[in-house]
Amino acid sequence: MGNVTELKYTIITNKSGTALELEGIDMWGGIDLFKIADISNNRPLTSVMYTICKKRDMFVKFKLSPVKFLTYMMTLEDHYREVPYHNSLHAADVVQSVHVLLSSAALDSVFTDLEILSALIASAMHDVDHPGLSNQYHCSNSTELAIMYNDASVLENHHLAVGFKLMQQNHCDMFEHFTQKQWQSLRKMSIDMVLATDMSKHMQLLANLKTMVETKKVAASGVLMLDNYTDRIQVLQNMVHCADLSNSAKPIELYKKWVSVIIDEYWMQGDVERQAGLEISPMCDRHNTSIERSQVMFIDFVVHPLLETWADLVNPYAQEIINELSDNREYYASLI
Ligand SMILES: COc1ccccc1COc1cc(C2=NN(C3CCCCCC3)C(=O)C2(C)C)ccc1OC
Repeated sequence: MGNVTELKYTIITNKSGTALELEGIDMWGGIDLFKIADISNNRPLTSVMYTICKKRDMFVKFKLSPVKFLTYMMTLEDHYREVPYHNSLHAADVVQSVHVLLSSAALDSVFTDLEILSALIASAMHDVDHPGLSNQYHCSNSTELAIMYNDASVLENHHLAVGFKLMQQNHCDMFEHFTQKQWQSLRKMSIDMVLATDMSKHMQLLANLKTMVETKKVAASGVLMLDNYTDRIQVLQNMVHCADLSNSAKPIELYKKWVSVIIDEYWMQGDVERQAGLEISPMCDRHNTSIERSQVMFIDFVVHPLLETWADLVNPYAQEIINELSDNREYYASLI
């Protein structure tokens, strides 16, 4: 693990204070996380999170010690495992995607700085220590984690426990200046957002979002009006969920890289299940999965319904995302 000063130098490589590769960080699909990993000594999550929090002036707004922030982020990043998909590259991608979704004009000045920081922290920790085996695997085999969390959002509870436990480590208490109220609020919102990344909650989350679109109140300026915690957290939960499922709405060359690594991870899980004589999970059998078909089905039944509803909520500020998704769907459909 490199030291903090070395990392800060790695990130800040020109007068504007942003590494050239991170110049597109404010744009959807604007950065290539795989390249960021290469230039940051495999610190994509720390690099992206530092750059975004710096841009959003979080260090000044919340009196965050940059050294403690970087120490926590590097410790958190070290606790992501080297699995093909659910590693710190994916976490960095979700952080950056949330950063762009938060910047939608329809959400201008809607969320407080604490809500924004909570969404970024939740995104950074949302898959930490993911073992590369799904909730279904853990529950079907009553693993230690499944027993620990009673088969309920097993991985998501674990990610949160690890993410917050690490904040108690030496020199990682970056929220030392928070009031008790600020800390409790950030913790509750982060917990609510990470628990909502459990795919078993997808249909309920989407239903809530659809209801919100049908009943949404918009100010004369065009920004969304969210006047209670339930509505505010639902939008934040769906934002992180959209970012978590956004691979297929990114530029095709990036998307193809994400497909390659998710397939590696799921097929590895299928190999583990086959080896153990267990029933192989859906889409995890390398001898019986069409990559192209799995992508088209996932887009048609999961990703498009969600992103289309999100686009309705922030209309017209997510049309580019929908267009990219449709183009990518046609790419894989043409290969079937
Ligand atoms: C069911 O789709 C697939 C199966 C196996 C290989 C690929 C796919 C489609 O492509 C992706 C899928 C996911 C995910 N799928 N799921 C689960 C999987 C279990 C079944 C039903 C619930 C959804 C996830 O939790 C995540 C978000 C990690 C993430 C990126 C993908 O592509 C870049």
